[in-house]
Amino acid sequence: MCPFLMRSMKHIRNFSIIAHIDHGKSTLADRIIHLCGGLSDREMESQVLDSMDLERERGITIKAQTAALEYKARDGQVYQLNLIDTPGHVDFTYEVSRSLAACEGALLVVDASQGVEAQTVANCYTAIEQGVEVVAVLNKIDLPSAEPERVIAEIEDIIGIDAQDAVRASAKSGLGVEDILDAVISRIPPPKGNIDAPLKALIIDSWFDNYVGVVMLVRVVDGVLKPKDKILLMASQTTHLCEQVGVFTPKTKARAQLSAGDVGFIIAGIKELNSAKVGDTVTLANNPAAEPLPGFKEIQPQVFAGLYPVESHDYDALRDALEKLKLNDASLQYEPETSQALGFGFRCGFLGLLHLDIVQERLEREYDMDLITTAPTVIYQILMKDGEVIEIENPSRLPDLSKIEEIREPIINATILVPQDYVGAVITLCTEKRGMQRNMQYMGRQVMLSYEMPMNEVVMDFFDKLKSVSRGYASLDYEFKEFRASDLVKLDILVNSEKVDALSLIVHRNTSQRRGRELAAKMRELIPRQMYDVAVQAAIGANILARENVKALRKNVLAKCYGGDISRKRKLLEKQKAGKKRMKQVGNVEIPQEAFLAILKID
Ligand SMILES: Nc1nc2c(ncn2[C@@H]2O[C@H](COP(=O)(O)OP(=O)(O)OP(=O)(O)O)[C@@H](O)[C@H]2O)c(=O)[nH]1
Repeated sequence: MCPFLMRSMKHIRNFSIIAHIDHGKSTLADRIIHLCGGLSDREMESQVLDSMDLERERGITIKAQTAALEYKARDGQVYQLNLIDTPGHVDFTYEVSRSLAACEGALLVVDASQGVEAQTVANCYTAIEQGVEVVAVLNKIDLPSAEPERVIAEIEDIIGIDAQDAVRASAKSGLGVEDILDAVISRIPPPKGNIDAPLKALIIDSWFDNYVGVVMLVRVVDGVLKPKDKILLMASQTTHLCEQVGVFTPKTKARAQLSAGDVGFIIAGIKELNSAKVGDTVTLANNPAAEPLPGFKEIQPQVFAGLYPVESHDYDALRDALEKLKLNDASLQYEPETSQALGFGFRCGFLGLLHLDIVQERLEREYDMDLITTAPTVIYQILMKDGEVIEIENPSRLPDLSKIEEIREPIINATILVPQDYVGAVITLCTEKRGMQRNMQYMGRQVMLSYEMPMNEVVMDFFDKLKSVSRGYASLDYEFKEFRASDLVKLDILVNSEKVDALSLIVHRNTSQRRGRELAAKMRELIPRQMYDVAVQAAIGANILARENVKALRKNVLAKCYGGDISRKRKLLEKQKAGKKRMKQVGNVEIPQEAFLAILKID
């Protein structure tokens, strides 16, 4: 065994940063990279780890990335610190567990002015489950509102880990960042692994690069990998020639080899993201490992929506754009779908509402698509009278009721952390959303509520409402529990007596009357007046629940512009044209994008 490599493994630390959204994870990652000289001042853009434009704008981290850094510790020794970035939003919790599988330790960053929130708890539990050493960091200690003592007590009460030696820091000013790195070195163990054993490397992320093809981010567990080695991907059973290995600093830097304990990238001329799946094990073709590493379970989309081009001739362009997005986003699913109302489009599956938003925005921005998006929905399980069980992700596909034995909806376990003052309002909201309380625990200033809730109520607008009834203080984490039978009905919307399939919804019978009435009223507001009267009806089967009229337009838009102010006229016409972009002609009625999402706008 090579003594140099043995020694170097002792000097490696693989760690992630986990936090609730906005507690300062990216800012701290930047600080650490800066301190270790990964980038010069000039190269140091704000938040280098959030590489996508969109991420920077929204300030959230979507794709896990990594940086291999060199750090001279106070003991004078040089360590290699591999920082693996993780996303903080509830939609991407799963990616957190993937990143943690590559680490021996995690920094749990908690905003010292806010305290413990739902994803602090969820991410910390994920880390503990994976056997990762957790080092608590109290961030934003520079803020006058920071209350480190209270937050330490919260970490101990709510999460149940020892936080007396939590590092106090400010990612913004840089205060305490060296203390954090010293804690990484002294408290997180170096990787274990056998450099002489056959190669075993876990793919923790993979993405498609236009120039080099698929890039695999791996954690090498055993053995050594060099360029020109022939690699075998154990799950897909494909072999490839390793062209290049290296690390991100966060710039790409080629290396002569990757060995046990390292986190780095492999490029092997792979063209299909599908053959380099996250969770697969990379080994050597001529000296393969006996068994693959335990992988990850494949992630299933939870939220579905139809995406349709406004102009039907853009269908092919939309398919190409989805194909390209999918190259870098394995969790995005789509399949062609036709709607009587909207024509040809795609049914897409997402991890959650934020994921949907991001995909939609990227399609519009990066691929210049004009889209109509239907209201998000969940998967329903249908038990047919003949005993067959089918799953539908589009309410309009619900089979004939006379053939259905029961409809089952997905139920989630929701954990909400909220300051005491807002508990009442949050409980009222959860009850309204058909939640069943399972637990309620007072923990210092905060209350932890556990609810079982139908997921379709949560995908509607729960998150926004939760934030508004708690003035932004409540935080939410949830996971799928089971499918459960419920008294559900399909609510249809008819426009001029024609059922518009893209507007159908599945709702609980108890709320169906009210929702039908409110939805029809909302549609009346949203559908612009046309040349003739438009009737909007809400119905369950043949039973009409509500009817609203959009009165015919009498005036023309230019009528207001008396006189000859041509620029004003042009402005009005342009405004009208822009408004038109996101309209879909359904029969002889023009329906705007907002009307397809009207269900999200009613109380
Ligand atoms: N005052 C102060 N502000 C900070 C500190 N660290 C981060 N912030 C600010 O807090 C906000 C959120 O920081 P981010 O680093 O983007 O948070 P994050 O946890 O990475 O958020 P996501 O990437 O969305 O998960 C930003 O406006 C930062 O400037 C700090 O130590 N002190």
